[in-house]
Amino acid sequence: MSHTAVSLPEVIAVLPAAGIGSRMQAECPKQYLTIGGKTLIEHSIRALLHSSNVTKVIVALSPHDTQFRQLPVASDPRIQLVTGGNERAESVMAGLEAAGDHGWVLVHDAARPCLHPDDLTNLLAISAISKIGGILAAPVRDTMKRGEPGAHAISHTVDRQELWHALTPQFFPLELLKTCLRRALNEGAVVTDEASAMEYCGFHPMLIPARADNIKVTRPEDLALAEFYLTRLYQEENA
Ligand SMILES: Nc1ccn([C@@H]2O[C@H](COP(=O)(O)OP(=O)(O)OP(=O)(O)O)[C@@H](O)[C@H]2O)c(=O)n1
Ligand SMILES: C[C@](O)(CO)[C@H](O)COP(=O)(O)O
Repeated sequence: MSHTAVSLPEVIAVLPAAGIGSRMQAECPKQYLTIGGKTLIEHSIRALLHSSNVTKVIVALSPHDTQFRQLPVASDPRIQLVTGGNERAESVMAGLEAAGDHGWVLVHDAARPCLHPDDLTNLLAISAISKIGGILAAPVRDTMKRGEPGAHAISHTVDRQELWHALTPQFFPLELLKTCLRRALNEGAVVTDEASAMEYCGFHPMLIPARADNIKVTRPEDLALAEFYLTRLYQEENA
């Protein structure tokens, strides 16, 4: 998407960071693992605040979190803290409830440190053309198989033509997202990302094609990959 002539809005961001990272099997919640001397959460916050359009980041922390307040970024006046919930969607809801009166909100996982500034710019630009919002997403590359329930065998090949990986940030009008997420949570819908809540309420958010290197650090092997991508990103910025 070309955004040369589009003026980007001032926005706030919510950063869900209250998870325990069970799949990472680390000694601490994965957002506090370090790459290049900085925690993943610091890299993720930096990626957002790198854009002058992002004026505030509301960080949802576990009630048991002892680490965030010890980080240098905790004293940045653009950071606001809230207590997250048992599920990611509840943590996001806590952030949205604390957000006050704003037009649009970005929601970005603390565990996605490799967000490229061009992708963020492309996403922010949709506020000029959409009233619903959208998400960064990467087209599925591999041949996709549906397994037989309960068996390690293929049921059939799934058409990958219109299949996408949902990434973050996801970007929506604040009040609309709040309404949809609240309804989805109240009605027990499965909401693994913000777009699911919007879909639950009948909306069709935009898919903004984005870089596949915006990975979510989820399993142990992802950390080395994130280190590689982050190093490349910082080299690009300093070139
Ligand atoms: N109750 C929760 C659960 C998750 N998250 C956040 O949501 C993001 C994406 O979730 P995921 O990768 O699933 O993180 P975890 O829940 O920590 O990981 P796992 O599922 O392996 O335990 C992470 O930044 C995580 O901290 C959150 O704010 N509140
Ligand atoms: C929001 C998300 O990062 C989109 O890919 C993801 O859905 C959250 O984590 P999970 O791995 O689905 O639990």
